[in-house]
Amino acid sequence: MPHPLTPPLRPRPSAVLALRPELQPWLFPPSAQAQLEHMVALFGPISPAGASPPPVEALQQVEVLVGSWGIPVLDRGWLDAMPNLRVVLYAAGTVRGFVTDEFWRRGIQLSTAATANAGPTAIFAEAMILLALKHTWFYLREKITVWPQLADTASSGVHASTVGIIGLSRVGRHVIKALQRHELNILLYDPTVTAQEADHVGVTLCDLRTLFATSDVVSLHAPLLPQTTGMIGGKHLRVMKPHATFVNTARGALVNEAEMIAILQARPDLTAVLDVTETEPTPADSPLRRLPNVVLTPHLAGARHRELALLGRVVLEELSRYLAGQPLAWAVDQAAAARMA
Ligand SMILES: NC(=O)C1=CN([C@@H]2O[C@H](COP(=O)(O)OP(=O)(O)OC[C@H]3O[C@@H](n4cnc5c(N)ncnc54)[C@H](O)[C@@H]3O)[C@@H](O)[C@H]2O)C=CC1
Ligand SMILES: O=C(O)C(=O)CO
Repeated sequence: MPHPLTPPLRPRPSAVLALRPELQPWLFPPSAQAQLEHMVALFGPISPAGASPPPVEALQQVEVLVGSWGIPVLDRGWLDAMPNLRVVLYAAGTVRGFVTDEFWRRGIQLSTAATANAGPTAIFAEAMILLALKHTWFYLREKITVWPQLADTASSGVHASTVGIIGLSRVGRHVIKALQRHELNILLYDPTVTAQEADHVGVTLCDLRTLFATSDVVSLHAPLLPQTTGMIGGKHLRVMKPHATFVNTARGALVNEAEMIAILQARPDLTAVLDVTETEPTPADSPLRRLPNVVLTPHLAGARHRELALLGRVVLEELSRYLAGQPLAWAVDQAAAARMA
């Protein structure tokens, strides 16, 4: 699909791509690359760590920095090298890994494609949740090919089930919306959300313990912040219903992994579907790799391959706005960035 670009309204600025080289054709497929090159002069890529940066004279001209995974940390050194930098357009999600206090002090604008990245992440989470509600993970691991008389797995099924969502984040909102197409109950834990907001979204706000104790599936969508690190532990997982499933497509460090492993060992009826773990890739000697009731995927929920063009499109649309002197649609300021995943 061609990217919806408007022609530049003023002379093109210099831009630099700070991308892992292998991402470039996916983020900006050939049709989009031609448009991008029409609008900006490309130097780069800067990255990954250790690769040689563009020539100093080129960096001095840079007004627009297009980044994605692999962008360098924008510390004083990089910022001094790009004195004309006015805007960073980030073709990925979380920005906290590369913005610094010095970055904010310089008044540079920042825009992120986190909202576009939430779509693919939520599709994956929804799929994992629905499969869990049908007890698919259990049947797969037991290699059960004859439909059992279901007295033993009475909670199975999507209709009238209860799903607990942790975090009314970008991803969490998408997942809730997708699940609302089905007739099921949705509980929400999010300390930043009022009962009124929850009502508006069509979910029931509750505390974490109630959410774990009453949900058939719990899906984690909170941001990793100092205050959320290790927020899920044994005391939550222990009270899960028989045959319940815990899905984590957010961040491994939100969960106390040692406590989770202990509960999964003690409760073989539970399933954990983990797209993320504390250390990635999940270490070869991690019990998570051996536990039969753990489904591991390699951090693939977010935009990958063809889906990356969704993020590239956001960057190109933002670039058009910037060149036209319009406000960025997906700008984040320092306060918003601190609350982000
Ligand atoms: N597996 C993957 O490939 C991907 C994973 N992610 C992860 O998914 C998660 C959600 O990402 P986004 O939707 O962009 O997050 P976000 O930046 O939208 O999250 C912020 C929101 O989280 C909620 N929140 C804040 N504190 C909370 C708490 N203590 N408990 C529960 N909720 C709280 C608030 O509603 C806040 O507005 C993050 O952990 C992110 O790193 C995101 C994209 C891809
Ligand atoms: O960008 C992110 O936050 C991811 O987890 C990778 O898609």
